[in-house]
Amino acid sequence: MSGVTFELQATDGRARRGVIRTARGDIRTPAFMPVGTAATVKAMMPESVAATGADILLGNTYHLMLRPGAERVARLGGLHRFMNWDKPILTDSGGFQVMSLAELRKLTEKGVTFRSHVDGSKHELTPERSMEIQRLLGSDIVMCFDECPALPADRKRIAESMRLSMRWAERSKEAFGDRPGHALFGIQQGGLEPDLREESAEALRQIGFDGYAIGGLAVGEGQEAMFACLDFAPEQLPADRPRYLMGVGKPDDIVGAVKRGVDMMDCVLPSRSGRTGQAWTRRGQVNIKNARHADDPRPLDAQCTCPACRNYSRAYLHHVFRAGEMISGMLLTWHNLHYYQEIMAGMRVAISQGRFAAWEADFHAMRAQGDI
Ligand SMILES: Nc1nc2c(CCNCC3CCCCC3)c3[nH]c(NCCc4ccccc4)nc3cc2c(=O)[nH]1
Ligand SMILES: [Zn+2]
Repeated sequence: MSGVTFELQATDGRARRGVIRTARGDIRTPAFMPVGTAATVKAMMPESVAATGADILLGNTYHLMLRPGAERVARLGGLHRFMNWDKPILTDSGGFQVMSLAELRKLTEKGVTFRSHVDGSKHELTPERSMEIQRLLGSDIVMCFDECPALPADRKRIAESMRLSMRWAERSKEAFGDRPGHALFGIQQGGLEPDLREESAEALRQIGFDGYAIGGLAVGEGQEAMFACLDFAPEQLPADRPRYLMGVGKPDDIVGAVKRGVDMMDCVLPSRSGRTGQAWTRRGQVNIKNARHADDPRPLDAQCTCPACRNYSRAYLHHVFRAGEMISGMLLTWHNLHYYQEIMAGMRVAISQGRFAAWEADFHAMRAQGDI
């Protein structure tokens, strides 16, 4: 840990509670990290994101290199200053976004060339350039430049892709250099194959990182296959470092991942679905645009303490969504992010009290009640 430390505080079964200490502040784990794609968590002021309980948010190498440009963000004082967020920021390395967003991609041993989905301009991402961009942004936790194979893929393709990512991890570490107070995380690949994931974990351990991500999941394999992989992958990674599961997920995915030893997660779901009227609550999902809410004076969730639930009725939320008012996305995003942080806080306390199993049972029982 180059000035960034991870303190394991409690375990309950395979679930862990801890804290990652960085120069810009502590991250309580298990942690959920809201996504701030283009230097903003969409529909949220930074103060509101902090009010939900988030200790860290995600920035995005791919989007910010295209617009406004990494060098420009650096000239303006870095991403924290630029977006008025002074807590930790983790940035993904851009590889995953290039493969899912850019056009005309060309993948070689050196890296990836592609055309911007913004204006069609040509760009190249390599391990070296990704490290430079994340340094220019001022990221506190930097991700290795990796390749995440699209599924379904045969074992040979998954093995070749994983080995490329391990060579890129070596180059990423070399290019990252020594940045006190900043961390570099490696990313495990290997699809759903225990032996390939073990090979990847061993390669990353040899190189040595401040934290280890579980990549290559939440790419269409489904919850059952993901959990089956999480039944072995976290323990393949060093126990004394944070384990970050990338791109996950729905509330029950998150609980199942923490149960299996994951410490950190990120997902666009709570913010993206909030903007479409999809609310995640302790009793399950509510689509506020459904006509049945038009006259409902009750709050979205009477037990929730977020501004949307404290100050507004379902009828109001239904109205502003149907009318396309900006406040609609703001309120539901705030609720969803607040609810996600409430789940994380609940699990942190439960793990410390040795009652994770009871907390998990309660979590699932509440969702089965229906009629929300
Ligand atoms: N390097 C890297 N990143 C991955 C990501 C991006 C994580 N979020 C970054 C974040 C940065 C800022 C902009 C947004 C993204 C993944 N996301 C998912 N599933 C998402 C599945 C999903 C879930 C809900 C909605 C859409 C897609 N699997 C992932 C695997 C990898 C991986 O192996 N390597
Ligand atoms: Zn709420």
